[in-house]
Amino acid sequence: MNRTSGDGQLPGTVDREGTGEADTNAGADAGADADIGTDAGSNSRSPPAPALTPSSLHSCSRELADVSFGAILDTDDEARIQWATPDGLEVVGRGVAARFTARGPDRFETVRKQAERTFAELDHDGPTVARPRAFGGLSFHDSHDGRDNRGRDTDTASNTPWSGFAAASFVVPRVLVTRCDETTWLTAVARDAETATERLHSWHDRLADFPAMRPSGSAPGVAATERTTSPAAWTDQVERALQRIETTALTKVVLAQSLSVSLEESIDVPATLERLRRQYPNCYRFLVDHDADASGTFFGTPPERLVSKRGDHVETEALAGSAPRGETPEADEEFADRLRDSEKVQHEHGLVADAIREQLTPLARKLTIDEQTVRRLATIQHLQTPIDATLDGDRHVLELVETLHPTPAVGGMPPEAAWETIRETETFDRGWYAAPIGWFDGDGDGEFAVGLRSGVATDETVTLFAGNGLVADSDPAAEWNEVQLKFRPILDELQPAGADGIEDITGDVHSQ
Ligand SMILES: C=C(O[C@@H]1C=C(C(=O)O)C=C[C@H]1O)C(=O)O
Repeated sequence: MNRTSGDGQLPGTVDREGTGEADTNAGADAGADADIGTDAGSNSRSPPAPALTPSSLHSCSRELADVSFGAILDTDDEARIQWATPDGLEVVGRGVAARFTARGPDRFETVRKQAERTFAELDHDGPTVARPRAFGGLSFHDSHDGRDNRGRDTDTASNTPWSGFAAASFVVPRVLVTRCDETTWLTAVARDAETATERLHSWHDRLADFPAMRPSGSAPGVAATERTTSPAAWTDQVERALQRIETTALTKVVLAQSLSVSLEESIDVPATLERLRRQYPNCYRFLVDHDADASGTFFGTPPERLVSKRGDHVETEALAGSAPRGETPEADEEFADRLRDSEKVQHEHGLVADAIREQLTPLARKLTIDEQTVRRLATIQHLQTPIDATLDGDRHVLELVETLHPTPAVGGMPPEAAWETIRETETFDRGWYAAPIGWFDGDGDGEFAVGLRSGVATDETVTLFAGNGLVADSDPAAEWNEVQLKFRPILDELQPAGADGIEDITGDVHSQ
């Protein structure tokens, strides 16, 4: 939907092995986890990048005794990523063997082309599950360039936590540890086979001293919270959006808020994610901290799959319509019934499912829309419709990501009008919130979640993001309360059990 603005049509940057020589084939290997490349793509006035010639990427794997992923993320090596799916794949990565960055509306295609060149020369010695993958994400808006969504420079904008986040940024880590089906693999990636083998052995020796388990710690405690959007401002924003719904072609728009949390102690993001795993075992978990320029670590536990692609098989879903969990099974079922029976929620949900069907139909030779269900998470429940497709030909997962992002579950309908409403209404920078986050490989397969139930962490702050879909008849107070439910997954993990929660629009405090 977001094709209108943004000055950047520029190709981005490929940097292999972290030499810092963007847009060139990197020279000699700079040693394990040396400095990470610069992001030339972030300068809108830089000339187009020169044509790239392919360079090789070598990787090798060996099986590993189980090791704490948190401990691997804890070392002071450069660049770290974590990715875990509800169906059991878990990966952590350190260092940068190759980096792909881009900006502007063409960033999906630019990254894909950079990656195709690099992966074309990939030589992997190991099982498929442990193959090198590129991990990262993209900004929600096409125009993201280190400015906030109102076009102000980040220097003058009020505290965007997204400074230094590129509009698209992916890395193939130098070292990957992959757990799947109770087997753990170590993979090393380098520009030549000899370096990859050396790296594999040295990390294998290093990891032998790592613990198999690491304490998941305790909540850092919340000292203070600050909102981007007061209840009064929210009511005003919702009413203006409803007016657009009444008087223009807009039928749905998702408005969001951010909540900046000052902590009592430093946050340990991997430990926080580990605690979140216990509460939200059927959600994704991710952590992206791969750019030295970025002002924080983006992490979260999204429930929503944007798309997964393996060969010609594609899975996605419509996830929209939210209600709290009940205190008793009966109350819980009552909330679920209200979701199922509400004409407004069904309309809101139906817009999402219809849009996904329309977007995928031209790319698919078969499309199956499964039966609608209620997806129950620890603190919230949603209407969910699983959607499967068989592709009509060979496509890269980034093509599907570009087609689907943003679904009306996080943007709205029609896409252009929703995007404009979001830009003109929200007073904070969405950055990578509600945008695609995930991985792809050399075959163009991959999986992306929607970057929800997420936040950006620095040492003693976390900025959280949450939104809700508005349609005709939406009530500002009810929408406010649903947004607050979506802050809860991470907020609950930041404060000790029993601490006071956050106020709803009526001034009531929900205990966490
Ligand atoms: C926008 C968010 O969630 C999305 C919006 C939903 C809704 O409007 O009911 C439900 C699930 C998500 O697709 C969020 O978590 O911030």
